[in-house]
Amino acid sequence: MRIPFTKMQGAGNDFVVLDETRTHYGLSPAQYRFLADRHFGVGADQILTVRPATSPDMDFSYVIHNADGGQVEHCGNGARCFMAFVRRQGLTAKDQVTVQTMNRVLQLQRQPDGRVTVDMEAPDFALAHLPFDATGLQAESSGSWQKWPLALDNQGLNTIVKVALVSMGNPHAVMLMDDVDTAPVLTLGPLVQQQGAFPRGVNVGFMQVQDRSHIRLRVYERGAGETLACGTGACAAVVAGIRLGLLDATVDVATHGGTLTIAWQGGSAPVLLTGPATVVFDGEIELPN
Ligand SMILES: N[C@@H](CCC[C@H](N)C(=O)O)C(=O)O
Repeated sequence: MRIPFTKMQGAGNDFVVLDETRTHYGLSPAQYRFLADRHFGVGADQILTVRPATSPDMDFSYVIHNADGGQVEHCGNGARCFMAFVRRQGLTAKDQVTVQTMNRVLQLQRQPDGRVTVDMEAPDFALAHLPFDATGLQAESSGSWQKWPLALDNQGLNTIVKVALVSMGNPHAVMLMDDVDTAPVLTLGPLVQQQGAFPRGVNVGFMQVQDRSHIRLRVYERGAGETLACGTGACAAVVAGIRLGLLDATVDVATHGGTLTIAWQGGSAPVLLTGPATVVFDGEIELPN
């Protein structure tokens, strides 16, 4: 099967975007993995699929697959690219679009400067929703929140890390670092991700607080490894920093791929994510069966 696609990126988090509003390709996990493969396919951290709305109050449905072929709940940088894609393809002329994800309803707003703001809904702190199994673990209170000590078996060495937990519709564990440049993202990231307390895995954020409105962030993503930026990861890190008493309500997040702006007024207020969304190229590719 030969399919058209668009390659996009948002702050360096890159995507293959598929239009299934008219044709449903019915791709298998192996075919999603092929599209994401940087040597044999197109190359991407995630595959985003635009599908028709499933109810009259939505404009579209939004389906996300990680590079490993697994379907996931949410992708913040992807949501901005989704907005830029549906306008560019002529699927809508609206500046504000409502999309249904696996577990959330997102409002996407195009800004006059071309950036996109995503209303990500409120963060969810229920451990069962992450999900996180706290059996046998004792939380430490810090600010208005808790940090969870996790024991990691690191090549026979028992390492303890402290993580703040938040769901943005997908699961995040956030650690504080003095310097993200030297943070052990590639060693600790997979260890935290595979920790038994996270039965469905987790995205692992490494946050350096510069001042009350600026952080630096690296994220080891579930199903994709370290990416140049993670939108939901940026939201989770800022929410964690605010709850820990370290950050103000609007924060610029510097990632290896660019800057994202996150705003959250606390409580049940939605988290707003603003950043770029860029088309790289269009193409067609023959998929293996
Ligand atoms: N890059 C994304 C997050 C994609 C999903 C994530 N890897 C997961 O498995 O939850 C973003 O910008 O939010």
